[in-house]
Amino acid sequence: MSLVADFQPSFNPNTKTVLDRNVADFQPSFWRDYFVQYASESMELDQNMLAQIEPLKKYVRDMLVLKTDNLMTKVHLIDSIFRLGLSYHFENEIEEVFQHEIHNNYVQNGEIITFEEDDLNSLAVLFRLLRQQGFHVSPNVFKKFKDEEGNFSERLLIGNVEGMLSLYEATHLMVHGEDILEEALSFTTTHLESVAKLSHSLAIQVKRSLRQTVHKNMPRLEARSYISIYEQDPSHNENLLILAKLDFNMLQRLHQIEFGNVSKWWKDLDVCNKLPFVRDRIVECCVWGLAVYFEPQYSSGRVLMAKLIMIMTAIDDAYDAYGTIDELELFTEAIERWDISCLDKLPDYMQILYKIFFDFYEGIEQQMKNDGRLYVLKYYKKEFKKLIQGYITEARWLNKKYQPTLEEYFRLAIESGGYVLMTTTCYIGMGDIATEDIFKWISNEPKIDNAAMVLARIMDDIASNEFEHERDHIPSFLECYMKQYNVSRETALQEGQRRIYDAWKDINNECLRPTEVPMPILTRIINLSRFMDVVYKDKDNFTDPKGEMKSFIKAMLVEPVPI
Ligand SMILES: CC(C)=CCC/C(C)=C/CC/C(C)=C/COP(=O)(O)OP(=O)(O)O
Repeated sequence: MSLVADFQPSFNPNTKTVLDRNVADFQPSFWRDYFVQYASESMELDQNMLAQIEPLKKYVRDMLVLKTDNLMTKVHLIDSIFRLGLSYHFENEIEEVFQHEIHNNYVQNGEIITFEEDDLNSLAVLFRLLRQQGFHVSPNVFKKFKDEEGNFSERLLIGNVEGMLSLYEATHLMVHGEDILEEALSFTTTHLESVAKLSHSLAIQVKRSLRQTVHKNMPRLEARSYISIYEQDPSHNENLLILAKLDFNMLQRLHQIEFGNVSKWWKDLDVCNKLPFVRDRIVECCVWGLAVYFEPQYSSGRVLMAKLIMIMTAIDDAYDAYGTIDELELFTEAIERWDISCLDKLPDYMQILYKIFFDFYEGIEQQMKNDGRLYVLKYYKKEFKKLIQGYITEARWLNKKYQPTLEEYFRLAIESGGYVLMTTTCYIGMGDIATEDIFKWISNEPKIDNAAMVLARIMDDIASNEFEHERDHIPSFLECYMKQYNVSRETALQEGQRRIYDAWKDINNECLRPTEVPMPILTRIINLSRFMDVVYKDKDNFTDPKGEMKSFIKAMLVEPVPI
């Protein structure tokens, strides 16, 4: 069903008629106004829950600071704290343990030492946590699990599913040139795939990991699924488990209200009726924001991100499909001028879009005035203009049926992907921790953001390639690669997957100490890539409202964890 049939705006007589337009047949929203019910509720965290949570937090903090002879127990405790989504409560204590206990005891000149027992599970968890905390430890420690021929030893590993699983998880923190981790990934994948066909509880965990690794998972989804795994572990700590459940539900309540407020903003704008060519994905945009930061202190950042992504999506749909080239040139000019008086020169439907874009900007401006951070505005404007320049170049290419080279395609993809705009906005939502130096840094397109962009671009191109073939669209990565190297689609796909894999290595590398900027700043970029890994792995689950995204939203936003 085409959505355009319902749309009857008044057009300038010299523009194309509705029937001439290149439209995408997007499905309606699955969630419609579901979250609006939460819009009027108080944003205050539930006092009753907070009162239950505080003593449990103290209990966990005491465990963390307690000096122990069995440091490995603490390593596993910290792993559980991370996976249960609780580490944001204990950042200082965890850093302290890493610096003064774990690193001092286990690492010398970058090598993991004093690890006498061949406990692969513990070793791999330790390695993953050290890497995740930014310590550049060598993976050579895994050599002891190889045989005389230099291959991973089937004799030592096959029966040790837990160890193989932890090793598999650890390999996802690899950086370039780590052959031993490449071999470990290949070995563990092969053997775990056989285990996944079985039905015991560890096999279920294996299946889950093969589908979604810890490192690349969205933090809220990881917490939700690990709470169930942890609960079934007979050695679990009951207080830690209760804390995780209460904390998850308390934050879920806050997230529901934010989703409600953003959904209400969208409903009041009435875009679905006024601009039916736009993908109505406001709830999915909220998930994107939630993926970037879930902690309570970033509540306004999440709202900002969700609205920005919805605005980017709406404008993308105009440039990719609905707008005629002349209208798009006008819109581009209006964005360049950044002036509400440009409205009169735009066709009616673009006036609606421009007004939404402009009101959103004015909201940021007002907030930044209040916060004394007006300097962020020039970065925001610059990146928004760059995005629109990227969109119009794509539209011109499409209009002229221009076939870009792979290099031209990537140069443009960095602009039209809007990653610097997304990260800039995400830092606006972080408050004072994002100083002007951070905005300068991100506007210079650091390697980590470029890697995240390449990853997102290729994943999106692969995921949405078939859908985009149903209408005119500029050539994607796959088409550019096939044409430039005269290769099959299969070869281009493999190359795309290789580049995504390499982009993760770049991202991991940029998070090793000493980092260019503080870790909370880098975490947002990793989280954007995690969103891509979860949502775009097999297909575009952002655009498809009934795919896996539906179950992610249910798990994170609809169903509380049973206490
Ligand atoms: C590439 C990517 C996921 C960028 C993230 C930046 C971002 C949040 C953009 C919002 C609009 C959006 C979902 C574009 C992808 O749409 P599409 O699938 O129609 O892709 P296209 O129009 O760029 O080809």
